[in-house]
Amino acid sequence: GWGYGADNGPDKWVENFPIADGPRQSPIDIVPSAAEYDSTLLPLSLKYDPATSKGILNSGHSFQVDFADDNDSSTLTGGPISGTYRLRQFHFHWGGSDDRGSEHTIDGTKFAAELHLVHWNTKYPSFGDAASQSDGLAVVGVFLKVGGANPQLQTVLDALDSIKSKGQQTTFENFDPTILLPGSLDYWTYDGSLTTPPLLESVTWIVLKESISVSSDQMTKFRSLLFTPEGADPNAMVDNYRPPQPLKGRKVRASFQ
Ligand SMILES: CC(C)NC[C@H](O)COc1ccc(S(N)(=O)=O)cc1
Ligand SMILES: [Zn+2]
Repeated sequence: GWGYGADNGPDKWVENFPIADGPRQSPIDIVPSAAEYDSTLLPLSLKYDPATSKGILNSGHSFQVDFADDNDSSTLTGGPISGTYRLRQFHFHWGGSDDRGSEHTIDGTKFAAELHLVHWNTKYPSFGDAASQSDGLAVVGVFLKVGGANPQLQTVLDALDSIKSKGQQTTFENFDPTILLPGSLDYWTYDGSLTTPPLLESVTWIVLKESISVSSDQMTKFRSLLFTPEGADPNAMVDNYRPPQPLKGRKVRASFQ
């Protein structure tokens, strides 16, 4: 199956997922000077109930914290979207060293990692359904910049020892992802896609301008995960990011001046 190696990585995905060369692929390089301030953009409203966090899973591509999405307890409203989107999961992308790892870049600058909070439009019956609709998903992206240690992140990283291999999962309850967000919710937004197969062009991207911190030691913790299942030859889970894709005429709007 697809992955991030030389034989199954981002340059090969188009063979099984031709949409990889589509008109609204993600991630992109964000050029702040080319983004247009849009005064009609609303502030982001993220309202998460910690009781909805369920478990943490090594998916074999990243690790994710899954949320109960059978009601409107954890939602995204406002921002560039209409209606209500429910939080489904959050996950990360990171590099084999601190100089790379994010999917979006800013003026070509890569960050050490990137957090994605994945939400789906409740006008559709389920995440799976929404994922195939042009306005089905909204993902909030947050850059992780190497600097001081991040205590809020540490609670997530402490759970990684129990999900080292692909397919392993454990409970992860009473976690409020709001604590992972930076002080400012200023953002850039554009129409894009999932950054992994099936690369569906169903995502309204909302990338925060302000990063959160992560220490180099904490980055080492991310890199202790494995792409491989227990018992297989171990392959470190690193460089699980897709590089920026062509903008193809899309506009990037800014919520701030
Ligand atoms: C098509 C549906 C049913 N399955 C999708 C699968 O769970 C993967 O979902 C996702 C969800 C989010 C992202 S990202 N990196 O763009 O935030 C990528 C894949
Ligand atoms: Zn992602």
